[in-house]
Amino acid sequence: MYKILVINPGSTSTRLALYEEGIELFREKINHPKEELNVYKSVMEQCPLRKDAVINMLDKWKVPINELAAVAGRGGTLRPIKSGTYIVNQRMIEDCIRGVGGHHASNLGAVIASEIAAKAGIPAFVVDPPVVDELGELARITGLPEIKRKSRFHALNQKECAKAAANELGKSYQEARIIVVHLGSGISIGAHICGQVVDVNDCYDSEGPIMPERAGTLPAGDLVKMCYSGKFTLEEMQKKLTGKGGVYAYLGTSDMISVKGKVNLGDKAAKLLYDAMAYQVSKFVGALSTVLEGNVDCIAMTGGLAGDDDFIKMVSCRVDWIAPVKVYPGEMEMEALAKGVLEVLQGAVEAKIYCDDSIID
Ligand SMILES: Nc1ncnc2c1ncn2[C@@H]1O[C@H](COP(=O)(O)OP(=O)(O)O)[C@@H](O)[C@H]1O
Ligand SMILES: CCCC(=O)OP(=O)(O)O
Repeated sequence: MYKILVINPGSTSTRLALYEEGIELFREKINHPKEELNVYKSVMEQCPLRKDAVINMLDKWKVPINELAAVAGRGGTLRPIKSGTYIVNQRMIEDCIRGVGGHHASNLGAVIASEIAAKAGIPAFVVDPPVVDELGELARITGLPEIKRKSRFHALNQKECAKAAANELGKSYQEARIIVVHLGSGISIGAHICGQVVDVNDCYDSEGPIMPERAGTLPAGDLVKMCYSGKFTLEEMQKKLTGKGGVYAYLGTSDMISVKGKVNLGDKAAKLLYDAMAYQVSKFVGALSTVLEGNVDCIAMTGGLAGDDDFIKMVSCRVDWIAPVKVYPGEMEMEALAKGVLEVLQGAVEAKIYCDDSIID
């Protein structure tokens, strides 16, 4: 009986779960308010805080680490790689710590998983990290040869959600054509064609619609002028794009539940932003419908904000002429992580190695 501990550090929370042979025994979400995290200069400095939270939770669940068969971590913003389950190795840890693909909270997933696994003498894995790269050749091109588009998105949840949607449609993921919209702290919108995410906005480095804590795509000329205005450092500009951009920059919060509360109380600024976000999400879905040449089986909406029926209605009204809309509020990341690792432990799938051969140039 394989017991798998799943660790999923997000921008504002650490989600934990324990699975035995695919059955979820425990699940808990530890929230980290912005004030608690803002005292750390970098994401990696949050490691002891989040690791202690994991150890305390195992104590609360009364699960000794020697009962575990493996630890699964969500992570991280590594170098671009193919989809799959990867064993956490030293190179991966170093890339997470250095933040080669950005300093996202998911980098802590691989690091904490490996520290706990090392203590128990068991392996640690990551599954479909946010740098899964299946972009088509055309999707990589920008108008400047020095800049190539990147694939950084909610790969784990997007794929699990697309599989669930395909299943409902009576198709396999490998034969389905689906647009997945992940509505979280970051918003990613991906075109899934026959099991490959051939185009998606790089939601980490602020490509896409306005997001709860990221700016999304900006007019490039004005952005360049702002960078050279002398008013901001590189770090300040980066924070403006990712972390303190989007809804946070306007309203001082990235919590869409509280934004919705303001909208309901008649706050005009909150309403404008809320409507603009729905408008822009719809626009990106429309753009991806052309990538699928109009042949779209369904549009699947997921993530925390997919729990807001009014928001979903606003987007659906604009996009349901493209294909039927299916809604999967929250995330399926915990079960996807456990499933990916169980397949490896049972010998059904071989774990991939993070190395030069698996990294996509
Ligand atoms: N039921 C809900 N209704 C509206 N917004 C929600 C709901 N649940 C979560 N959110 C919002 O979704 C965002 C977080 O997305 P989520 O996918 O839960 O986490 P993260 O991307 O941080 O891992 C926050 O802005 C949160 O306020
Ligand atoms: C790095 C891409 C994945 C992402 O943005 O996740 P969150 O929305 O959880 O921050």
